[in-house]
This record gives sequence, structure tokens and C-alpha cells, in this order.
Amino acid sequence: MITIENLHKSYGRLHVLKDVSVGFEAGKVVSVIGPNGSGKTTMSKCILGMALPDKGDIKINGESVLKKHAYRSQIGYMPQIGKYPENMKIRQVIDMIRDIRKEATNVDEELIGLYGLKDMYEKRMGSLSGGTKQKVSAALAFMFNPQILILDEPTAGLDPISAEILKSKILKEKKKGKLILITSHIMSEIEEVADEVMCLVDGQVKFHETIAEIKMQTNEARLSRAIAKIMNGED
Ligand SMILES: Nc1ncnc2c1ncn2[C@@H]1O[C@H](COP(=O)(O)OP(=O)(O)OP(=O)(O)O)[C@@H](O)[C@H]1O
Repeated sequence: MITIENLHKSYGRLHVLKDVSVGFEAGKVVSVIGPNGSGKTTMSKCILGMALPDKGDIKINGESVLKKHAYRSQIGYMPQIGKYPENMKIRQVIDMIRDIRKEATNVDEELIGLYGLKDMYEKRMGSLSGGTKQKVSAALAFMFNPQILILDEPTAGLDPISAEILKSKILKEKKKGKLILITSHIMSEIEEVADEVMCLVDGQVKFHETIAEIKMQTNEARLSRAIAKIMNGED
């Protein structure tokens, strides 16, 4: 569904992505892991067209997306920290996005309901707690039934019940054949929702395997230990 070919991205003299080639299939949850600053968000931004690669290509269903825009409606994005106009009410933000996407026929309001956002519709974005802002971001990411979801540390800041709601939603949408890329540092969570793990280290793909393969290769039952073994070069 997404093919990344020999991708390079630098910010000034900082070479962040160094020849990244990887493929992601529909109907899978892929966890993108790696140390802070290894290039996870930069890769997501390249897929989203928010950062322009210096070299290489990104294809969605076989077609290059570089310098194109229309494909973006197929992707739902939940940023690490959502930035919203402080003065706008939750209702206004949701109405504004709906208006931008008025051609969309299949609107999914499930998370708005499960998170009780309608009861907070008149609150201004600037007055919301970090977790509530995350709930708005999650609701918006899933709202237009995108075929691809890119979620950047989606449960960071969510209380345990709200995190469970999001994990169930991720698994539900995966069953519909969507591709979901999740950046996360929480191994237990990755183990619960992901099929595959792709690890970036210093802008290069260290490994991209299914969770079952990772555990088998390292002879470890726990994903956190298996990944620690690979990272320490013990496998
Ligand atoms: N707009 C930018 N301008 C300059 N440097 C940037 C920019 N965005 C990211 N970087 C740098 O690129 C490197 C990779 O950043 P990126 O956000 O992709 O890492 P990450 O793997 O997502 O990290 P984290 O786990 O901390 O979220 C970092 O050194 C970061 O400082």
C-alpha cells in the first residue's frame, strides 16, 4: 500500500533519513520505533507531504505521491502534539474540518461519541487539558474513514480508559483493511496492537519484521526483551 524507496531527507547539514526503503501493506498495524531523533516523525511527515524528501520516492498503491496533494485525503494523521487555534471551540474546529472535507460521504463520529466530546463542544481549545486535545486529534484522524492512518505517539497523555478506547478503534479499523502506522515507545502497547515493528536507528532501517519473527529470532517471549536484544546486538 505504501512503498518508500531510497528516501533521503536532510534539515540543513543534518542528514535525518539515510536511504530508507520499506513497504507497508494494507490491513496491518505497523509500529515505527527507534531512539529519540532517529527520524520517525520525519518519515511520517514525508509520507504526509509535510516534509519534502531530497531524494527517493514514496508510492501509495503504486503511484508516486511526491509533489501531489489529492492523496492526502486518504490519510488520517494524529500528530504528537496537535496545534489548534486557541480561541476556537471544539465544535468550531470539528465544523471547520468537516467544511474543508465536505465532499466526504462516510463520516465516522465514533470517537467523538466514545470520548464524550459533544459535552465539551463549547470549550475553547486553549483551555483544554493535553489529554482532551489528544482526544480531539484522535477523533479528527479517524473522522473521514481514511485508508491509511499515521498516529504519532497516540496514547501519550491519554488516561488508561481513553487509551483502551483508542487501541480498540485501531484494531477495528485494521480489520476493515486499513494500514495504520503508529509511532510509540511503549512496548506493551505495541505488542497489543501491532503486527509488525519497523525500527529506525540514526535514519536507517535497523529491522522491519513481524512481532512473531522478532520473538522467534531472539528466542524471547516478551517483545521488550526481544527488541533490547536486537538493539544490543545480542541476536
Ligand atoms: N523542521 C526541522 N528542522 C530542523 N531539524 C529538524 C526538523 N524536524 C526534525 N529535525 C531534526 O531531525 C532529527 C529527527 O527528528 P524526528 O522528529 O524525525 O525524530 P523522532 O524519531 O520522531 O524523535 P522522537 O522519538 O523524539 O519523537 C532530530 O535531530 C530533529 O532535531
